[in-house]
Amino acid sequence: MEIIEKAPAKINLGLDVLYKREDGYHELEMVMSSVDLADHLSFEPLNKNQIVIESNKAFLPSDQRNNVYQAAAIIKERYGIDEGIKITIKKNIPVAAGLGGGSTDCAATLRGLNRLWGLHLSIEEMIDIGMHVGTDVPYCLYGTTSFIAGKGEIVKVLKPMPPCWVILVKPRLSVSTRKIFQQVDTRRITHPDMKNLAAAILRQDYSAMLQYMGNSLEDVTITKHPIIQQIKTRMVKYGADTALMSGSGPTVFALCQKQSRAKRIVNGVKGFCDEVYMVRTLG
Ligand SMILES: C[C@@](CO)(OP(=O)(O)O)[C@H](O)COP(=O)(O)OP(=O)(O)OC[C@H]1O[C@@H](n2ccc(N)nc2=O)[C@H](O)[C@@H]1O
Ligand SMILES: Nc1ncnc2c1ncn2[C@@H]1O[C@H](COP(=O)(O)OP(=O)(O)O)[C@@H](O)[C@H]1O
Repeated sequence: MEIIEKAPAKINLGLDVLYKREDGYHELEMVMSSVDLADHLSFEPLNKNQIVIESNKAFLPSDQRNNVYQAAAIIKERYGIDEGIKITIKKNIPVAAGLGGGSTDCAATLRGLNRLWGLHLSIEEMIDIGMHVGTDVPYCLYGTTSFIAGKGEIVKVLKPMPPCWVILVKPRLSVSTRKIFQQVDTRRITHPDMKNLAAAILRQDYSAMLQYMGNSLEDVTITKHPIIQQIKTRMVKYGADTALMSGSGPTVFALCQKQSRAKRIVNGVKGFCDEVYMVRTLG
C-alpha cells in the first residue's frame, strides 16, 4: 500500500521576536498561512527494517540530516515499529528560503506514518515529536492560518486569511535561520503588532491585515542581502498591495486581489529574479 501526503509551503504574514530565552531560542509571536505551492511525499512499506529517503533534488540529504528521516526515526523508536519505510519527496518548495519546506515535509511524514502504521497519534503527540525536528512543525501540522507563540509550539487557529494572489520571489541565495537569529538585538528591531494582525484576519478585514503585517527579521536579513529590499520595492511598484520577507528569508512575497495585477507583478520581477511563483492562498 502506498500513501501520499501533500506538504504546502508557509508564509509569515507577521513575525515578532519578543526576547531571547534562557534556552538560547527566541520567544516569538507570528501569524502564518499556507499557499498552494507544495511538496508531495509518498510512503511505501519496505521489506528491510530501514528508512530510505529519495527525492528529485540531488542536493537534499537522504540521511539523518533530512527532517523527514528524523521524523520517521523518532516514530519508529518511540512506538517500537520494526518495519521499514521508503519515503519519496517530490520537492517543489525552494530550500532554505523561509517557506518552511523542511518543517512541512516533517509534518507530512508524521501524518503519513500515523496513517500507514495505524498509530492513532493525537495532534499533541505529533507536535511533541515535531518540536524535536523544527519549530515550525506544529504550525505545519495544522496548516491553516494561525497565531503562533512560544518557540513555535503554541498554535491558535484563526480563520483562513482573506483570499488573494500570492507572488513568491526567491533570490538566488540561501539564508541560515540560526545565523539570522544570532544577529537579532530585540531592543533595536521593529515589533509588528501580531495581536491586531490576528484580529484583522478574524474580521476578514484585508486592508487592516495589510496594515499590521510585518517581520522583525527583515531588517537583519536585508542588511546582509540588500537585493531583498530591491525585490520588495519592485513588487510594490508593479502593483502589489504589500510585499514582505517570509520567515528569516530570503523569499519575498507580495499580495494582491486581482489576477491581472498578479500577472503584472510576475512580469515585473522576472528577468530580475528567475525563481518566481504565482499561487493562491489555501482555504
Ligand atoms: C524563522 C522561522 C519563522 O517561521 O522560519 P524560517 O525562516 O526558518 O522558515 C522559524 O521560526 C524557524 O523555524 P525552523 O526553520 O523550523 O527552525 P529551527 O530548525 O527550529 O531553528 C533553527 C535555529 O533558529 C533559531 N531559533 C528558531 C526558532 C526560535 N523560536 N528561536 C530561535 O532562536 C535557533 O538558533 C535554531 O537553532
Ligand atoms: N525535507 C527537507 N526539505 C528541505 N530542507 C531540508 C529537508 N530536510 C532537511 N533540510 C535542511 O533544512 C535546511 C532549511 O531548509 P528549509 O526547511 O527549506 O528552509 P527554511 O527553514 O528557511 O524554511 C536546509 O539546510 C536543508 O538542507
